[in-house]
Amino acid sequence: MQNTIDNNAIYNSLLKKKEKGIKSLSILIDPDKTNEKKCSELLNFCQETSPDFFMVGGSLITNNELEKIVLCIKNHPYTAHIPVILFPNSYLHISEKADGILFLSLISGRNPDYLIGNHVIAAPLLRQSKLEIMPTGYILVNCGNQTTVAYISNTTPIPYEKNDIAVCTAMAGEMLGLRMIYMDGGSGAKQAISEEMIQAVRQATNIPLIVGGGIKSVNALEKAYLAGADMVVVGSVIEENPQIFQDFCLKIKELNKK
Ligand SMILES: CC(C)=CCC/C(C)=C/CC/C(C)=C/CC/C(C)=C/COP(=O)(O)OP(=O)(O)O
Ligand SMILES: O=P(O)(O)OC[C@@H](O)CO
Ligand SMILES: [Mg+2]
Repeated sequence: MQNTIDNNAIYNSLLKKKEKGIKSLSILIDPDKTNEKKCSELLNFCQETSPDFFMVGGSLITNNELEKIVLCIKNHPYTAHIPVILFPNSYLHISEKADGILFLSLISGRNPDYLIGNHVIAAPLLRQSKLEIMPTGYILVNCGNQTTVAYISNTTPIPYEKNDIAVCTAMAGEMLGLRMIYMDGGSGAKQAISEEMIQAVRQATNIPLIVGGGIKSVNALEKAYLAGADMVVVGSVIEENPQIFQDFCLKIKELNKK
């Protein structure tokens, strides 16, 4: 069957949550930073409490493990029910075993390959897949260090304090018909995106807002939600300290109860 982009289950669930002010947590697993054994050890933490989504991807994937990691999540008894969303660096990183894909257009940059080029190549493959396609305006923000994603995409992230550039970029993304905005400091960012910038983008747009990069503590996670993020993505800190996984999951449950 051809993908008609009518499969909007994940996106519709995000819209419903947004209406009710319910926040989501997404754990990013980079296939370059793990293996099946490490991944399933991490997933064992999900017995008691789990994130809302898993994202799988990396700026530079140097192995062939992407699909194995997706299957590891899908075949694990504690996580089989959790949607897996691909976070692709290019048209090369597509797996039909996932549930959805962030169809990212890197709108903070001016590199045509990341604005439309990869998309043209991926479109026919995605049309034949059952993946939910989630058109997303991807905005990189300079959070103090050059990140792999900025280097690989050969784009200049928005300066940390230039909230108005972030606002206008997000507004343009929404007007172009993109369905979500993802503001990313980049994996391993020195600091998280400022609350002021998140608030400003939140106020200027109506579509779900994803925030990630440099969220290393429960406190930083809470700040991003309170500033207006609908979904927060956490990656590196969990690679370094898998124990913290549960603290993040518990924090979001607590915030959603309020
Ligand atoms: C639509 C399709 C098929 C592809 C989109 C292609 C685009 C626009 C990609 C955006 C640029 C890019 C390279 C995104 C990758 C972002 C990502 C998965 C980051 C995860 O973190 P890493 O940058 O790998 O962190 P480490 O440096 O810690 O490994
Ligand atoms: O690895 P961290 O810094 O948590 O960032 C997650 C994600 O937003 C990176 O693209
Ligand atoms: Mg990586």
